[in-house]
Amino acid sequence: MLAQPAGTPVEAARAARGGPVLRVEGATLQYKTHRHLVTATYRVGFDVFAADRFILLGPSGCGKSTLLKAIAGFVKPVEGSISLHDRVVDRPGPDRMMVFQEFDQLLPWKTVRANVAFPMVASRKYGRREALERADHYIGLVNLGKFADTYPHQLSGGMKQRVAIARAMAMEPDILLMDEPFASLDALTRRKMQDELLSLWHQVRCTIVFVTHSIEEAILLGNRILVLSPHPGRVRALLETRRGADGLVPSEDFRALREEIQQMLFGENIVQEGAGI
Ligand SMILES: Nc1ncnc2c1ncn2[C@@H]1O[C@H](COP(=O)(O)OP(=O)(O)OP(=O)(O)O)[C@@H](O)[C@H]1O
Repeated sequence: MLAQPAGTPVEAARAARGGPVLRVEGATLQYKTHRHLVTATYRVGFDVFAADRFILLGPSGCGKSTLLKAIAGFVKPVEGSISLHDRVVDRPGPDRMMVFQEFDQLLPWKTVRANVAFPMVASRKYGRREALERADHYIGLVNLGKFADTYPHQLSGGMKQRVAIARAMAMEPDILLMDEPFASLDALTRRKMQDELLSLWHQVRCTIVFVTHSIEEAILLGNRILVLSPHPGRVRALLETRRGADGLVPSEDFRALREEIQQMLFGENIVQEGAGI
């Protein structure tokens, strides 16, 4: 079997090692405008464990970004709850760092080193000297050592995303929230960044929640994939990827899992339109 539903022995073993880092329980998330009430997700629940690369996957508008914003503490559930290490999330905090899709998330007037050090100093998690040392370490991990003294406008899109990732990881947050960080990159750079993220994760073993609407990206990066239904997002399935000794999903398994998820998300359309996969 390629994908394992929640509640498997793997899950049980993980739970036995300790409780979840993040628990989302029956979370309904809404936006109220003066004219409309938009339900982004409906009673969504899942657990994220230490060192998970947990993927939120679903079609556009199913509430993936809203879920991430709620975990970050920017949106409060109208029903259900979100807790980090058993503490209810009710505001943003340095224990949750976010990386966005946009290239303009860096401070343009600061160098790469100063950008990476900034949250460590601003949050008072580290003194200035230690923050700069840590910044250099993480800049090295994302292979930008030679660019520590340059400014964001001197970097390519992929390099800016690497800086944003280094900045978030350097804070050693309980959880790293990534909202389609590679979606604005060209296909080749995106593929390279996915490999780099995996290799970074093997060095750092941080806990990641990663939003994408790309099935391939989800399988490539995630060890667990939460598939959400179209708007409003509900949990359709929680799948686990099985990896070989090289850390990759074998190509046969990859294809089969991709089909399984495609059926889950678009099965009815495929039958109606007679379209191939
Ligand atoms: N600030 C907002 N005010 C009102 N409605 C919003 C707001 N932000 C998002 N929505 C709505 O909430 C729903 C979920 O949006 P969200 O951005 O979370 O989806 P998504 O799955 O991340 O989509 P995409 O993949 O296109 O980014 C959509 O119907 C969207 O229009």
